[in-house]
Amino acid sequence: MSALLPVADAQVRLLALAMPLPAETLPLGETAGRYLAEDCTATRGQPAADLSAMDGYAIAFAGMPGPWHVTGESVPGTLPDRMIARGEAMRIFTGAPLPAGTDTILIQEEAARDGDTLTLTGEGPRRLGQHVRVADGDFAERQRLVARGALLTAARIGLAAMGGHGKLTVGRRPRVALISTGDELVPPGDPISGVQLPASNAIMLRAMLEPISAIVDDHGIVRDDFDTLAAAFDAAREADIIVTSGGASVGDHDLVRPVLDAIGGTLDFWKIAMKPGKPLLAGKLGDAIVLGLPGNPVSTFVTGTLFLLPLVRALQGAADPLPPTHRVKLGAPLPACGGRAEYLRGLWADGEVIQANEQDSAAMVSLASANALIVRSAGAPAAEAGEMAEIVALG
Ligand SMILES: Nc1nc2c(c(=O)[nH]1)N[C@H]1C(S)=C(S)[C@@H](COP(=O)(O)OP(=O)(O)OC[C@H]3O[C@@H](n4cnc5c(N)ncnc54)[C@H](O)[C@@H]3O)O[C@H]1N2
Ligand code: MOO
Repeated sequence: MSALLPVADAQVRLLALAMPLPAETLPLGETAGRYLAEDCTATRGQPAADLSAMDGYAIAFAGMPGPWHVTGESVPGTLPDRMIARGEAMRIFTGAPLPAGTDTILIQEEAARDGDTLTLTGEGPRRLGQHVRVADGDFAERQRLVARGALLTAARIGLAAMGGHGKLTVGRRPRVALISTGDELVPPGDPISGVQLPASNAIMLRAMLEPISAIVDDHGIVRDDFDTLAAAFDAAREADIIVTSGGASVGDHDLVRPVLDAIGGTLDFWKIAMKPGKPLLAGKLGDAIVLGLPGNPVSTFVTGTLFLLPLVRALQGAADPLPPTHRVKLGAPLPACGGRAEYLRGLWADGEVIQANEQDSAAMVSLASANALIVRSAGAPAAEAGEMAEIVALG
């Protein structure tokens, strides 16, 4: 048997196939979940001037404890047109610019006003600059706000808007073609008889891929027939990634590898030291990256999480395409790990993780209730409850 490739090596090799796709410039409102193709730099400073953080009166701290003569008012969006002299204060509202001659805000709850005369009633500001948001205090013009390769989260999109942007340049959405192989498969929900099986992998993969911006094209179920699978590959050639499920192993009906070879594709690697997911293969067909996922649904899910989703992110220009891992405490012991790294379905709550009772590669009930994969390195010794373990959180 040929040596199995360690997971991390296989991930490196797969991501090495992924040249980021061309970038596109989109209105800010369409960029959620995309990856920045170039640094986003502030075209303005924020705040643009010293602004009040409270409703009250702009004063010079040196004039404490007053009283003051109130002259004019400052509202958000307009620079006050007058200076404040000694002994004067200006009425001011949250977000409004401080007039020249002032440096501190006296909040209105701590002051009393009688006509134009303002007196201190409470403690008042304790320091110069209190309740003032200073110019450029959040960020300065030309400051980098979001780095190239970063995921555009809601907060980062808000920041880009604040930085003066109405559009951002992001990596294009990868087109992913899905091919399900297997004579036993029936489309989900269709009438089914005997030992036929609902084809659950493609619909599951779509649900994994669309939230990370992939454009999914499901090419349906392909019989375990050489020419039919070759034709399906051919029809999917325009995709950025062609994903097959099933037919990746060594059985007589496992045709993905021989078909890929026969139609001029190249194989980069096959068989990974992992459980589930051993028969995973990767290669190229023209410009498309081919990822052959094992047919067992849990194997499809786990290899999808560790290989397909990172590939989709990498094609979009993600700086960190791999799923993040966390270290958490084991709530129960784990047996020693064999020669393949294991990805155990885990139940993670209150800072502790335990493995699900059922770990068979075809068992979907335990996958559906798992919220983590517990990562066990090949050859790891048995672990006690209370030891730390690495997990991949599942969304
Ligand atoms: N002699 C060996 N047999 C197997 C090996 C091996 O090394 N030597 N590897 C096993 C491992 S590990 C896995 S994983 C499976 C995966 O094999 P394939 O990728 O060739 O998958 P299939 O044989 O086509 O299907 C496996 C299983 O999954 C069901 N399936 C297939 N497609 C779907 C789908 N779209 N939706 C739901 N379920 C699907 C299929 O009916 C089979 O039950 O091979 C082992 N065998
Ligand atoms: O390694 Mo296979 O993916 O167990 O079922």
